[in-house]
Amino acid sequence: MTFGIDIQNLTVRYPGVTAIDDLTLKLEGGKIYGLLGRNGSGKTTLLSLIAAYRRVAEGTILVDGESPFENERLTQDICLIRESGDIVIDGDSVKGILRRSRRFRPNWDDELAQRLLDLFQVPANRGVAKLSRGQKSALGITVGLASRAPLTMLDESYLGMDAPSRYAFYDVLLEDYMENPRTIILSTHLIEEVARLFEQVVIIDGGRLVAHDDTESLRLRGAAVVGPATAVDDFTTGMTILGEQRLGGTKSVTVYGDIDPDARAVAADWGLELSPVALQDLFVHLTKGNQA
Ligand SMILES: Nc1ncnc2c1ncn2[C@@H]1O[C@H](COP(=O)(O)OP(=O)(O)OP(=O)(O)O)[C@@H](O)[C@H]1O
Repeated sequence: MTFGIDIQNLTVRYPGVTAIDDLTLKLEGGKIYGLLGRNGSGKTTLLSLIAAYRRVAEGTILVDGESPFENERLTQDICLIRESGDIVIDGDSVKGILRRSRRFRPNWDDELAQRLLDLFQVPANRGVAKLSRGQKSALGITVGLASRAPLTMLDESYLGMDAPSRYAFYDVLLEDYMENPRTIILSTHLIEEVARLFEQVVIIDGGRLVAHDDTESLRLRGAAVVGPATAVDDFTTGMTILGEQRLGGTKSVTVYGDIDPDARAVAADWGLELSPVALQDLFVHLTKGNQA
């Protein structure tokens, strides 16, 4: 079971700031989405509303065709993990959290939960207050994955984890998603590290939608042009340049914009190599207009 999401004209205002600004976005079920945005762009606000933590005031959010707010059928199947503190009640132990999750989550998988705790070396008998920051994050991830919720959202929830643990998490997530397809939204600032997981990417900035596309199509919106410096300079004249690097007589210039087949043929003629742009470079370009 997977849930699609249909958001229409969503606006969220806090005193002095519009956190989400007339956002319309449709996400098909059964995909892994990357939700990208700069600090304060509205990611957490958006995910909290989808998870029905609060009522929508302007616009609509439908999950699996229904409003999730105070909707018991949906809320048990929507899992949002923010900071690991989210799932913690004072005095909880790791075991207590797992017990509560098992009771509340219809698709809970004990075996996966135990496997993840072992993998991340989270001591099951310890009080949560005594866990390290990384272990708390790993516990959040464990609950997020073992819930097997048809809509699973992880909001920067793996930030405290070290690199080997994060990479182990990415592998388990992918493997478990293949076996148990569901809708997964990952919000992250570690773009390049997680990009291989994303089937589609949603970029928001200042509460507005900037891009929503397949990851590969998005990366093809630009190109890295590599070759002899003078040929690269000639080829990229007049293009929007995102960055450049030079090593001896060879130059690499990252450009934004469609490169049509004729231009690609010219590049090949001139001995230039074209490759897709790093997602992070595109993200920086697409969101820099809102720079403070
Ligand atoms: N409870 C609140 N009261 C007032 N303003 C808020 C509140 N929560 C969020 N905001 C503001 O709304 C905007 C969006 O915040 P949000 O936390 O959704 O951004 P974010 O994209 O998750 O940021 P980050 O990447 O830094 O976690 C910010 O300007 C923030 O200061």
